[in-house]
Amino acid sequence: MTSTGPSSDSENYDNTSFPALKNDLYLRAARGEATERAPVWCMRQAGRYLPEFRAIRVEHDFFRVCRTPALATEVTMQPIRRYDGLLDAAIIFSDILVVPQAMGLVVEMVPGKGPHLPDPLHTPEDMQRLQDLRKGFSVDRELDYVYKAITNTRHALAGCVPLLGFAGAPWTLMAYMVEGGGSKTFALAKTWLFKYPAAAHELLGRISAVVASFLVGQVRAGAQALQLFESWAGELSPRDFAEFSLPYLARIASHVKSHYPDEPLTIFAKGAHYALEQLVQETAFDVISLDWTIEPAVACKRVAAAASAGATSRSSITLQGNLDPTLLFADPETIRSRTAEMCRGFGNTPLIANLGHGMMPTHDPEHLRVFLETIHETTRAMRK
Ligand SMILES: Cc1c2[nH]c(c1CCC(=O)O)Cc1[nH]c(c(CCC(=O)O)c1C)Cc1[nH]c(c(CCC(=O)O)c1C)Cc1[nH]c(c(C)c1CCC(=O)O)C2
Repeated sequence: MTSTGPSSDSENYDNTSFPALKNDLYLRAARGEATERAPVWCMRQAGRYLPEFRAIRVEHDFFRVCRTPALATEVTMQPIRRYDGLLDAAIIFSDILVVPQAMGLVVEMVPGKGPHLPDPLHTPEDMQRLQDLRKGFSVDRELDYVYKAITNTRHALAGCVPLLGFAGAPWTLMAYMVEGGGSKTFALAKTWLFKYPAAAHELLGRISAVVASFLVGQVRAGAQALQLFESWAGELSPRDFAEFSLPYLARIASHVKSHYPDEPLTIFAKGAHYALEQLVQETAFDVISLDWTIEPAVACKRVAAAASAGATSRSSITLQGNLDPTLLFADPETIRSRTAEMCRGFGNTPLIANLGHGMMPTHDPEHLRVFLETIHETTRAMRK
């Protein structure tokens, strides 16, 4: 039998040549270019609300799926296939917690409860347990399985939409590494910030170096744009965001841009719309992803003012978001009207339509379809 190149069921790790991209709406919008309609994708678009995802999870442990390129590719492709032509980007199936794992911590995914780290960092001395880049720790070796999943998925997508890579941002990862899982108050992680600030900065710096190198590796493997998730930004006061999050976000973005100046970068700092101006003026992100706690029109105004007033005046900023995901529990009529209202709120600002946070396990896949169709129709009509 002769091999005729990549097919959906054969794995292909050649990152030197990929199929030509047929839908570049996402990439153009991320660069601030005018598009005939807004591109759309959703955080957690591959996940438990899809029966085809749950079927895979019955057979395979969560991190097994992440570590097996053929399975990660299959799960990444599921929403692309189901919503044929409605989604404008795929996001590689993985998790932000693969970084703490690579750094040496055990992370389990407990069904119904979420991530659990049985032996988190209790005191600054525990940092000695972490893998150290200065002592031979290789990000590329430890996370090569993610790169393989990305390369393989790029081939499987056959250019139908771009593939996004991602990572967790330092403060969010530190919070999991210290809390040992999710938290209501973040008392343990914040104790580090306020009781051991020097150690906290050391930890944030070490995580940043790993994340920066991991993101560069994802681009090398074939990721066409990247998103950084600072999911717990809203737990910090503006003052503490400026000290413990923003500098690391800025450092990571400039590191990636120093390797790949044209790679579109998105920051999702959930709950931190107080920091919109700083994100525009003090970091190199191209796209700012918003949660639903800010009105689109207000965000557009503030971002435009910050972009033209900044020391490093930039030509444009693209916004991403921001429908409250729980609106997908409403009836289709309400989803349609509130989604259209959201689109109108963004006006002429370059937009990548999305939810303000991820899909939830109890969402109805058909309600997501209503959201996607409404984005297509409304933004196309707005731009005529
Ligand atoms: C904080 C965070 C995590 N992971 C992630 C974040 C940042 C985004 C956010 O703020 O939600 C990011 C993430 N996690 C997952 C993806 C895959 C790509 C996609 O968006 O489709 C992405 C981008 C898969 C996943 N990651 C997880 C699931 C569900 C777990 C399962 O299948 O059993 C999926 C599909 C598990 C996970 N992983 C994490 C949590 C808190 C949970 C449990 C939450 C839950 O149960 O819904 C950590």
